[in-house]
Amino acid sequence: MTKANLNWVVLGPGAIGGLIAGALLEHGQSVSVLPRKNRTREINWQVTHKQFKADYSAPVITQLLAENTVFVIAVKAFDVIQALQRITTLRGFNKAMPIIISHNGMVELPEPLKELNLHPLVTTHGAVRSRNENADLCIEHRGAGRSWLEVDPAVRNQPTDFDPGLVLQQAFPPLTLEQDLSQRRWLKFVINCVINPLTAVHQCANGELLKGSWQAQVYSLVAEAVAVANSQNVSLTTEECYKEVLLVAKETALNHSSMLQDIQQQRRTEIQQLTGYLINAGKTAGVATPTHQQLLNEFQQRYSG
Ligand SMILES: NC(=O)C1=CN([C@@H]2O[C@H](COP(=O)(O)OP(=O)(O)OC[C@H]3O[C@@H](n4cnc5c(N)ncnc54)[C@H](OP(=O)(O)O)[C@@H]3O)[C@@H](O)[C@H]2O)C=CC1
Ligand SMILES: CC(C)(CO)C(=O)C(=O)O
Repeated sequence: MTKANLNWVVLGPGAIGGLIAGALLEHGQSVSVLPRKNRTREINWQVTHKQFKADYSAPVITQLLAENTVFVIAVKAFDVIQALQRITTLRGFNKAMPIIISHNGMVELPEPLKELNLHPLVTTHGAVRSRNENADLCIEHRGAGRSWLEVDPAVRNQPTDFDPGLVLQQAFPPLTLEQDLSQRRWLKFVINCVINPLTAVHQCANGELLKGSWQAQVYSLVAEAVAVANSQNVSLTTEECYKEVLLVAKETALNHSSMLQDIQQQRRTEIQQLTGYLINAGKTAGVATPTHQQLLNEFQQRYSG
């Protein structure tokens, strides 16, 4: 079997999904897409990164899924359950098919969906989507980040050339394969609970948060979020998370966070799956989160919800 024998189906695709789908095509993979509405036979999209510009096209999946299908789902947290339910209804779907899933925020999955072959992907890439007359989707890759993918232990111990994790690692670097991503997911959650609502409320690019005037609030948000993580037996420290927040803000300095993009384009935001989830988890565990509550209040005053 060669690398091209994997059949990738990218659900969406949006900013992150389109970036990954383009990278897989560059790597010679077979890619189909599953948009929310199947209005056309194919989707055309464009990715720009600094001077680099590439046009891509992939068919919309309509036929029976091939046995060696690998899904990539990169949707907003509030769309995750519906997206997973949708792929389970596709003709030829079986529960062993790997599903690489990337989203910010925390989502409680119903029991049947937990049985799927899910591989969480955490990414700090920054991408903005729009559309123009030449392409259904234009993705500006504003921040080249890093990614981590949860894989089965066998893949790490006995890698093979046609393993989806390894193919993605080559196609979409830098990507680290890990056996248990729970700590990494919490770290990313902390980062998003700080960068996303702050940049949304203050309508600024991520890099603005590097300025000295923000540091007291940023540090306080990190410390409270880490206290909640610790209450869930996730061992993170405030110092390491604070450093990571600043590193991600630097790496994606020109990017508008996905939450700010949602505000700008009048779309639903992930505030409830981020700050809302954190405050509730804190309440349940008896951990106070006043700085996040204050930020949520500002967010709600400004955007009424
Ligand atoms: N953009 C960024 O820089 C980053 C984003 N993230 C996170 O990654 C996740 C994805 O973000 P992003 O790529 O920006 O989001 P986008 O909104 O750009 O992309 C999501 C796409 O999935 C589509 N979609 C949603 N539900 C379905 C469904 N059931 N069937 C088919 N298509 C569906 C959406 O359609 P529609 O347009 O109709 O809603 C949209 O096209 C989010 O959790 C985000 O917070 C993480 C790191 C950086
Ligand atoms: C990494 C970061 C902060 C990039 O903007 C992101 O995850 C987001 O915008 O949702």
